[in-house]
Amino acid sequence: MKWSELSIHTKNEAVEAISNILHEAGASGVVIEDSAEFGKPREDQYGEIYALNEDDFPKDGVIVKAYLSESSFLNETVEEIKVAITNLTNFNIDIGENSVTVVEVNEEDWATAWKQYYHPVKISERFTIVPTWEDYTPVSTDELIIELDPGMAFGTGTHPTTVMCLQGLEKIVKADNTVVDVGTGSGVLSVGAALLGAKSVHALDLDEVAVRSAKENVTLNKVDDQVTVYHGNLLDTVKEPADVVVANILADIIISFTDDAFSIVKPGGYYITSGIIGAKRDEVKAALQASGFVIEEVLLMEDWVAIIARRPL
Ligand SMILES: C[S@@+](CC[C@H](N)C(=O)[O-])C[C@H]1O[C@@H](n2cnc3c(N)ncnc32)[C@H](O)[C@@H]1O
Repeated sequence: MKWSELSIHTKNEAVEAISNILHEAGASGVVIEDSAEFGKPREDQYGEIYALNEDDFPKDGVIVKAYLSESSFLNETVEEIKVAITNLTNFNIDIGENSVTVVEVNEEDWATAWKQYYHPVKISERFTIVPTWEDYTPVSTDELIIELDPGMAFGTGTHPTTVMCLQGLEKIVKADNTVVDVGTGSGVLSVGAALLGAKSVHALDLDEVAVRSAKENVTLNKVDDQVTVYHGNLLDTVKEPADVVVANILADIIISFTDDAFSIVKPGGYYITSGIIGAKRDEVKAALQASGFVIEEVLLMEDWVAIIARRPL
């Protein structure tokens, strides 16, 4: 899978706010290169590797780098990030020259450097996402913990589109349900559905890296008996009717297969779609309705939309 490295040249005082913006935009990690850091003595008791070459540091200010999966919502996300950073000036934050560049990188180039920035996060009434390398003690007996190592697949669980899907699943999935997760990425939604009691979950993705990552996360969460992960294009390989179908993919892709989704969802069952930017909401709603779905609820988070639709009985 290809990744895009987003580099923002800014000032020290804007680093925290920009890092937040990048995390909220779904970046798997943020790396900070501060000109003031060059030449400082380093503590390396944990075996960290530091760049020693002056060329690896900006000449002035700070460069904040983030890594975004190219199969996610790259163009929309980069535009949103640029707007959010420019808006920081409304709060009198000096964002410096604010140049933003995007380059394609390979998986190996950034490996797991981002892991130190990814911590347990409660994302709904019941779900908490816990990175595998963190210790976490549940705060209530009702809490459902999704342990996750997304590796290179999309789905740290914290992107607004993922959060809304998990909230939708939490409302809908009943014990003994059959669920299909189209574009499973790290497998986060399938693991969530299984923890809610779904009897059988079909997790599929077009990307082999995602299939591998989802399999690992399914095993990590001990839901192998419920979840089957496989390589597949949209609903082409799914033949069994499902109580719930969930698809967190781009709006245009969702629009392209609403008829297939309708034929897979059982009468009275649900279709949760996400990955929809605000401007595409009505187009997706219209496509769902044209296929026969009834819109039950529209969820909003930042500029993202998720739609919960139902196939009438
Ligand atoms: C935005 S990610 C969602 C990941 C995860 N379900 C989540 O909610 O965090 C979209 C996923 O859809 C996959 N995908 C894109 N086109 C697809 C297709 N035609 N068939 C199956 N999966 C696809 C991508 O590889 C990616 O893993």
